[in-house]
Amino acid sequence: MTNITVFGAGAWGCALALHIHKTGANVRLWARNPSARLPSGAMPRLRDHPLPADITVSDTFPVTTDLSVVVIPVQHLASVLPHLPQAPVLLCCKGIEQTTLDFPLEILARVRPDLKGAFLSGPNFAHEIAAGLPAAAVIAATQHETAQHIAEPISSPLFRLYTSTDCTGVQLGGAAKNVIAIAAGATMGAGLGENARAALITRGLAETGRLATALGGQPATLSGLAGIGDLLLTCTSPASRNYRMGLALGQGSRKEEALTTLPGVAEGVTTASALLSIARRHNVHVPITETIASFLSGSLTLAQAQDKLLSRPPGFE
Ligand SMILES: NC(=O)c1ccc[n+]([C@@H]2O[C@H](COP(=O)([O-])OP(=O)(O)OC[C@H]3O[C@@H](n4cnc5c(N)ncnc54)[C@H](O)[C@@H]3O)[C@@H](O)[C@H]2O)c1
Ligand SMILES: O=P(O)(O)OC[C@H](O)CO
Repeated sequence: MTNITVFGAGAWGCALALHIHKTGANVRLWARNPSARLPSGAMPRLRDHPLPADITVSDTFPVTTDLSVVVIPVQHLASVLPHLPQAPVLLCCKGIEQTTLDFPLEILARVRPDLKGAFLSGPNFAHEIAAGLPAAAVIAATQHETAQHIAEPISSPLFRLYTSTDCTGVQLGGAAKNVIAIAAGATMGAGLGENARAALITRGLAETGRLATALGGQPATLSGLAGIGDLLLTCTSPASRNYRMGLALGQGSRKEEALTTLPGVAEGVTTASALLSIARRHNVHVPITETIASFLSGSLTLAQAQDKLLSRPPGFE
């Protein structure tokens, strides 16, 4: 039997542990604080799916495993990686490290160059995966064999795992969709309507495509699960923490206030400024990301953010 350890017992870590357990693997769950996982109020629908008794939950790092599935928010990823055993790693967090502007696979290469890594992304709400509802995602690795090797034991007819070698495009898609979801939520919260949100999602995809090209990724990846797939899900559903964050801001809440009512992490809040820095470094124009980063930092009000986007001259599509 394959031994798989899931590191991180938040919403996504618990859902992945449940799914992987159903594939027949022997699952261990590493939790920073085993008694405090899924704090009250977090993901109520996930609470309907308790972990089976044979999933061991512990705060002790295992010495061996066949696969490490790492589900720690991006800003804390580097602090957990040094403790991983020698085994391939599947990174499942979506964002960019603020201090270094590294994507998850770059963080792994920096902190644990001895470990093979892959990255999981796609339109996946934790509570639906926990409920065993059908879904699909993509696993990206530099070597296709690595992506296939990691996908094989955790893929199932209900969680279809496609593979890719475009690590840049898949990681960028996963990071950028959270920023665009904050913008989409703010658009709806401010009462600007569904036409405006659809335009914003489309132009958000366009700026992410420009950035993907500049970073050496493939724009076609953004037509896939990690691009438009995740944008569609995250920018249209109040089940998304990033969308809900935007919704609250659009309705006039302050950032700190909105953050305290969220059930879990909204990676887009820290990703916005990091994504903007990367875009500036590569001379790529990203008006939506720039506006959201300024809005989140407090240098633009909601009305100014709206004016800034609406006053841009429409160009050739
Ligand atoms: N929830 C989803 O539906 C979903 C789906 C796909 C991807 N993701 C991604 O997965 C990642 C985790 O999201 P989540 O929903 O599980 O978040 P969450 O807020 O529910 O849980 C985060 C977990 O990380 C742990 N953690 C935080 N700081 C830590 C540290 N310094 N050391 C060790 N552990 C720490 C917390 O204790 C908690 O268990 C994010 O990058 C998110 O974008 C989430
Ligand atoms: O709740 P969010 O906004 O972090 O989104 C969760 C997943 O990334 C959706 O694919």
